[in-house]
Parts: sequence; structure tokens; C-alpha cells
Amino acid sequence: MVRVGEILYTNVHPFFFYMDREKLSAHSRFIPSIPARLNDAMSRGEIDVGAISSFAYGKDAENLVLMPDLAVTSHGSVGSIFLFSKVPIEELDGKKIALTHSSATSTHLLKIILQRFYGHEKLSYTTMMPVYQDMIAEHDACLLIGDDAIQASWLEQGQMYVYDLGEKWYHFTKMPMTFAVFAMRKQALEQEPEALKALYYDWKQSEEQARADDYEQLAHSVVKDHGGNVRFWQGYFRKLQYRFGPREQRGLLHFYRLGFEEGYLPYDVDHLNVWDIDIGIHSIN
Ligand SMILES: C=C(O[C@@H]1C=C(C(=O)O)C=C[C@H]1O)C(=O)O
Repeated sequence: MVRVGEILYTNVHPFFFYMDREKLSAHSRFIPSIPARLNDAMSRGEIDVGAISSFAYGKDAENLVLMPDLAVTSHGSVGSIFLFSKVPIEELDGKKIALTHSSATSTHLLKIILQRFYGHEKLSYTTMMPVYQDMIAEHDACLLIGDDAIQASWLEQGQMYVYDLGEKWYHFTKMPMTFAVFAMRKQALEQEPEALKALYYDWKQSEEQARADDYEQLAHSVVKDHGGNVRFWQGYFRKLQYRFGPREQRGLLHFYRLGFEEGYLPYDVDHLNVWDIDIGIHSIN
């Protein structure tokens, strides 16, 4: 049985919406959670495959392999990873920032942006539950991701400075930013290649079907759970990129390089191990 991590946020829904879960249940068990929990479960060997934070792949790269061409990426603004701040971003030095406990990529991305790109030196970070009002009550700024960030942006009435981290990353690097990757444990690939192939083809097919429908059916279902309207969600999905080609890979390697230089990664992740279904694992740098 393959244990499959399923991120609960809307941004990964295109991959899961049209999956044939009944057919897959013959060999796969789905475990839904927030990214940070799935990252930990993957590194402890409690799940075998699924979407995790791209940062978590960097931390555990030697034990993991990436599924080809699946990711959650933005080329510029992402629409659901926001820093809400009481002061302009240039004035955040010396201030207190609350971070959502659900993220690994965006929390490190924020630190890189503030420290490396804005040159801020003295920041205090507190990791918290993603409850906007609590976070902002005692801090100068807070970082939210996923549906929590979207909901907070709807609540916020224009009193705060709101920064989209995908846009900031693009502004300073001119590169895309990959937030989630689909990774699997090397051991699982040795033991369950056929089940992993079936999952891969279903994820790919689901994403293609969602895109071919211009995300309409998917958006209708998201409105029921999260509010908003169909056009909003269609626009959100259209803007996100679900490919993981050479440009996205270069952007991710650049993120790892900066993460290593800033001391967040224990080693320089200078290549990605990607699964080629016909050939096996190959290294990209
Ligand atoms: C685009 C997003 O990407 C998510 C951000 C993640 C992180 O910061 O660790 C992890 C998984 C992604 O699905 C989002 O949540 O808004």
C-alpha cells in the first residue's frame, strides 16, 4: 500500500479533483493535511509520495525523488502567499513577524526576501497557528499561505500593506518560484513503481482535465467550500503554473542556493533527482 500525502489547500486541487480515487484505492491510501505536517511525515517515512513544500525536498534531497513535471509554481504573483504588514516592507527591520505554522517554503522565502533582498538584520519571528487576527494583534507583520491567506486578504480592509511573495521573488530574481513539488521516497520507488506510475498519470491527467475545462467545474466546487465566486477561483488557477520544466527547476535551484547561503539548508542542493518513467532517476543541475 502506498501512503499518499494530499495538501489540503486549494492551490493543489487541480491535481486531485479528477483523480480516480476508487481505482487508486487498490494500492493507495490518501492522507490529507497541511504542508508542514506532510513534510515531517515524508522525512520520517510515514508517507511515501505526494505534494510537499519545495523547501522540504531540499532538506531531504538524498532520500527523495521528484515526480517529473508536476509542481505548484508562480511566475510573478502567486495570489495566496501574503505578508500583511503594518509598515512598509522597507521599514520592517527590528520588527516582530508572525509566521504560519503550516509552511516551510514560504517562511524561508520570506526570510530570504527580508534579509537578503531588503538587507534587514534584526527581525524576530514567531511561528503560530494561521489565525490572522491573533497573529496581527501582537506582531508588526504576519505571513499566511494557501486558503488562510486568501481569506485574510478578503477580511483585510486596506489598513495593511500586503505583499505577494511570488511577486517579490520575481522582482528580485526574474525567476519563477516553486512552492510545492511532488516527491517520493527512493525506497518507495524501488518497492512500488507501478503504483507510483498510476498515481503520476492520474495527477497529470487531472491537472490537464482541469485546465482544459478552464477550471470551471473545479471553481464551482471550491466556491461551495471556501466562498468567493467562480471567476475569482478560475483566475487564481489560471495564474498558477503546474509545470516543472527547466525554468522552474533553475528557479528552485537558485532558491536552494540562497537558502544554503543564509544557513537554512545544511548543504548546497546543486542538483535535483527527477524520475524519468522510462529510464529511472536522473540528475538535473
Ligand atoms: C501556492 C501555495 O503553495 C504552498 C506553499 C507551501 C509552503 O509555503 O511550504 C507548501 C505547499 C504549497 O502548496 C500556497 O499555499 O498558497
